[in-house]
Amino acid sequence: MSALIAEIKHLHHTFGRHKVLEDLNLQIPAGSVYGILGPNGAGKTTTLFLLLGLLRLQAGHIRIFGKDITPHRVSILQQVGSLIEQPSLYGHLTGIENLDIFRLCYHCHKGRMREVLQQVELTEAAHQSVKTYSLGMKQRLAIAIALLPDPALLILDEPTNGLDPGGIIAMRSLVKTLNEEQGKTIILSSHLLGEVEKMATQVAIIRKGRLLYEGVPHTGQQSLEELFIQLTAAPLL
Ligand SMILES: Nc1ncnc2c1ncn2[C@@H]1O[C@H](COP(=O)(O)OP(=O)(O)OP(=O)(O)O)[C@@H](O)[C@H]1O
Repeated sequence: MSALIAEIKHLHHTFGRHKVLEDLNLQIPAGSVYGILGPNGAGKTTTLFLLLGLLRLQAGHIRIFGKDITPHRVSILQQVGSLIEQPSLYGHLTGIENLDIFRLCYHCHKGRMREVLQQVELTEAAHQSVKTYSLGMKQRLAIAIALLPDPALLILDEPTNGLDPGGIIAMRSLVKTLNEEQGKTIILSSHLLGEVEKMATQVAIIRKGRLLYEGVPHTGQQSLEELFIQLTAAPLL
């Protein structure tokens, strides 16, 4: 079995009386593109928030880079980049000016901005005001910011959400390049089964906070869409 970059064990989470995660177990191999799939309200974003320490752990264990997240949150999260919900960017500033603000926070050298702009293919638009960017360009700039400290792990919540077909293709190609050429492990959630099938090396299908499937996206006999429909339509035991 390949080494795990992150591991979730017996995770439970409730909002008030609403049970959102119930004994969720996930094993995320190092070097994978790991897609978390599930119907609306399945608990995907809650899982990503818990991985990022944005919600307090109520029950269960999360290990990232082999360390328990609770006592090691700060040192772990320094090596984790994320794109959660809409990117928060300064619209009146250019792409490179946005990067410069975060570069100072992350204590990166100036040359790093050129490297990340190249990685997300925004070099040509670097001096353009961000308010003129398409949503796809804004998402890619937000990923460039997340890449500044050269994280080993990237967590992306619905990175293709709201993108047009060109934006989706650019995001898919970016995820693949970051994984295959830069060696990043990427955990992403999505509703676009066809996209996840093309990008992911491993998937987890969850429903009502429970794991229904974890493994490769194609089983040989079934497409991911067929597997997803079969699992999510069946009554929960
Ligand atoms: N802060 C919160 N307070 C109360 N309930 C919440 C909160 N955040 C999420 N929930 C509820 O928890 C459940 C799981 O939400 P979550 O956002 O994790 O699901 P999801 O799988 O990401 O869904 P979607 O695909 O619709 O984004 C939903 O029923 C949601 O309404």
